[in-house]
Amino acid sequence: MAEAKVLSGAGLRGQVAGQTALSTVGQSGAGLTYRGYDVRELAADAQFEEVAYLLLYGELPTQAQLAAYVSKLGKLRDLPQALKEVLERIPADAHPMDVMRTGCSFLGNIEPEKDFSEQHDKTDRLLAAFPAIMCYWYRFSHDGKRISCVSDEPSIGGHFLHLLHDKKPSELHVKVMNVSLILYAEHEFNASTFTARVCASTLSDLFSCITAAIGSLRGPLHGGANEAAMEMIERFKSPEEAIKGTLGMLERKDKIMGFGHAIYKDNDPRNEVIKGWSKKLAEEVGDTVLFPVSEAIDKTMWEQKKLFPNADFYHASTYHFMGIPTKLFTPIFVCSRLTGWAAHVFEQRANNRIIRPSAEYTGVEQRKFVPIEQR
Ligand SMILES: CC(=O)SCCNC(=O)CCNC(=O)[C@H](O)C(C)(C)COP(=O)(O)OP(=O)(O)OC[C@H]1O[C@@H](n2cnc3c(N)ncnc32)[C@H](O)[C@@H]1OP(=O)(O)O
Ligand SMILES: O=C([O-])CC(=O)C(=O)O
Repeated sequence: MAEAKVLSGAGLRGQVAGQTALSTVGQSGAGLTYRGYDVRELAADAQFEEVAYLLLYGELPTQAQLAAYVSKLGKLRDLPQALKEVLERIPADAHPMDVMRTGCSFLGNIEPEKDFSEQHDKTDRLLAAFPAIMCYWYRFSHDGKRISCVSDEPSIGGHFLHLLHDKKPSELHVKVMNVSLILYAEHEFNASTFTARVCASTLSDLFSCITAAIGSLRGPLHGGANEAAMEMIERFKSPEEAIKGTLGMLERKDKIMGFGHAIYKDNDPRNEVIKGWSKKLAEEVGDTVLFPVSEAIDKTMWEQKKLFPNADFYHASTYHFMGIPTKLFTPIFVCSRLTGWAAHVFEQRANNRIIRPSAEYTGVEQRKFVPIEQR
C-alpha cells in the first residue's frame, strides 16, 4: 500500500489547505480512493463514465442512470461552428494544451455558465466536447481535414480514438483508454485542482476555473510529464543504452520525467495498473524496445535513487502503442481530470471562503519615496 511522505518545507507541502470528500491520496491503509472506492477496483471493473458520475453526482450510478448519462453525453459532443472556426485558426505548432485552454475558454464565451445551478450541465458539456476540441484542431492543422465531431462510440475513450484515427477502435484500445481516464480522474489537492479551487473560491464561473486548471496541468512537473517521459524513452534504442543514459542524467542532476511524487513515498498505486496495460499493448504491437527500455529506466531509478514511476511514466508507452501522437498525451489527461476539477469546484462552492493565504515578507525595510528627478 502506498504511503504518504513525511512532508515539510516549501510548496505548501504537508499543510492542510481545505477539506474534501472526493478522494484520499496515499493515506495509510487506503491509498488512492475516489469517494471511498479503491482506484484499482474502479480501473478493473468500472467504465470511466461511471467514475465521472460518481465524482460529479456523489454516488455510483444505477444501470438506468448510467445509460441516461452516457446518452446525455453522447448528444453533447458536437462543437458549435464558431468554436470550430477558432480551432482552425490555431497553428499546427501550437501546444495542444494551449488549444485545450482556448477551446475551454471560448466555449465559456458562447455557452457561459450564467448561474451555479448550471454547473453540472456545463461540466457534462465540457466532458463531451473536449475530445472533439482536441481532435478537430489536430486533424485540421495536421491533416487539413474538417472531421465530424460526432461518432457512434458510446465511451469517451472510444470516441476520442475514433475521431483521432478516423476508424472504429479495437475493443482492447477502448478498454485501455477507459482505464487511463479512470486513473487520471481525481487526485485531491494536486496543483491543477488547487488552481481550480482557488479560482472557484472567488465565485468565478466554471469555465474560468477549468481554463486556469488546464494552465497548471500543462507544466512538465505535473501533467506535462507524460509527454516529457515519452521524449526521453524514445531516445534509447536498447535497455543497456537506457541504463547508461539514466545514470548520466542522474549524474548531471537532471529531473527524470515520470518519476517521483509530491505525496507518495514509495509507489504510485496507479503505476502498477497502467504498467500492466502497457505490457499487454507491447505484446500486441510486438514491441521489443520501448517497454524494455521503460523497465530499464524504472529499475535504474529505483536502484540509484529509490525513485518510483508515477502515473505518467508508463502512460507514455501505453499511449504510444495505441498510435496516439505524443503531443496529445497531456490533453487526454484534461479530458479525464475535468471530472475531478469540476467536482472540487462544486465542493468549494458548497462551503466557500475565498482562498487567500499570507506571505512571509522578505523584501527591503520600509523607506522613503524618492521623487523621480532625484533618483
Ligand atoms: C500526474 C502527476 O502530475 S505526477 C507528477 C509528474 N511529474 C513528474 O514526473 C516530474 C518529475 N518529478 C518531479 O519533478 C518531482 O518528483 C515532483 C514535482 C513530482 C515532486 O516534487 P517534490 O515533492 O518537490 O520532490 P521531492 O521532495 O520528493 O524530491 C526529493 C529529492 O528527489 C529528487 N527528485 C524528485 N523527483 C525526481 C526526478 N523525477 N528525477 C530526479 N530527481 C528527482 C529531488 O530533486 C530532490 O532531490 P534533493 O533532495 O537533492 O533536492
Ligand atoms: O497529486 C499530485 O501532486 C500530482 C498527481 O499525481 C496528479 O495530479 O494526478
